[in-house]
Amino acid sequence: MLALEVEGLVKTFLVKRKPEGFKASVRSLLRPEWTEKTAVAGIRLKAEAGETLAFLGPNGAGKSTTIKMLTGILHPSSGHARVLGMVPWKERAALAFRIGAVFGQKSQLWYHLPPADTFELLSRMYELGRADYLRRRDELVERFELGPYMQTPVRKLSLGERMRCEIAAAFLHRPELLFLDEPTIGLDVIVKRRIRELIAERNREEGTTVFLTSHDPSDIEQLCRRAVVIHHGTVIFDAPVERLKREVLTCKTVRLKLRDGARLLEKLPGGVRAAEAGPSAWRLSVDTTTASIEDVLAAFVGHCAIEDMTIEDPPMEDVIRAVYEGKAGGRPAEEGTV
Ligand SMILES: Nc1ncnc2c1ncn2[C@@H]1O[C@H](COP(=O)(O)OP(=O)(O)OP(=O)(O)O)[C@@H](O)[C@H]1O
Repeated sequence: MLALEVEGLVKTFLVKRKPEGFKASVRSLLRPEWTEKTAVAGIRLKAEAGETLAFLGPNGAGKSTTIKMLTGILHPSSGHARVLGMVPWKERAALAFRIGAVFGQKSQLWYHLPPADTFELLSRMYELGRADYLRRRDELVERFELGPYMQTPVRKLSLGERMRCEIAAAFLHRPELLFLDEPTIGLDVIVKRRIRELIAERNREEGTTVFLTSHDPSDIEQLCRRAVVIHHGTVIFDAPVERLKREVLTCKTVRLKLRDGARLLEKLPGGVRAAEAGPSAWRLSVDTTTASIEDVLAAFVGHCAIEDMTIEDPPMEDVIRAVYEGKAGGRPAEEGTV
């Protein structure tokens, strides 16, 4: 069954042109000039129920605008979309009962209320039966470990605590499809991992379709099976995440802080390049197709004492640039998607 079916979706905005110079600015106050800005330029996409899909693109590529159209918040300028068989901008209220949305930059919880109260309100909005609601709430509180926070006003929760509550709240009415727009933004590594695990668990156990945008390659690697990359409002890559990993996410940055570190390593393992090499800190670029993180550690351990180490993925912008430059051979948009 298809959860999503999108064909030729376009969204243009009218934007006021800002002229230069004082006189021109005053004139534009009286007679503003408008230009058309294309945010989404004909997206074509299909997703099966139960898929975990990463929807990627550089800043301004049109991801959020697409999500807003698919959740019925925005009307498209042209094109078609069906979400769970419904046209989102025409059947927004009915669709709201069957989808969930989490926006990392915007809280869905009432800021001054404790999550327990928001959960209550949501249960009424989604018209959940009392016994069913209580069972579901308790299950989510247990799985998301929300017990200690349920009675604390949201404004007093840390970002990580709040995000766990946000995501649990989005699952309250058992949505068939969950849109997640940057759900791990600003969180530390441990909280990010926990959040990914919880979303993956709901996908596994309840078959929830996941549609995720993120600038964090680890979100995609650990949570999604399929990656769709858009650029300038159109799909330029659509393939399993495995392929993205094999062909694009092949470079890791390892930072090492050394305790004594007086001696410099003379020879690095093949596939490892020193981007920075100082007496107390090294930044290494590791090509994971030819070297492993263990190779890096083996080269340093016994040579100098390691005080701290971090491993980073390439920035999403680099991943997308590689896709754009044709390093990865995903299916082009015209050939279909699933
Ligand atoms: N209401 C609006 N009015 C005018 N232009 C808009 C509006 N909303 C979005 N845009 C423009 O449309 C383009 C796509 O924006 P969108 O927010 O969808 O990108 P995005 O891929 O989500 O970016 P980011 O990763 O930075 O969140 C951008 O150039 C943006 O400035």
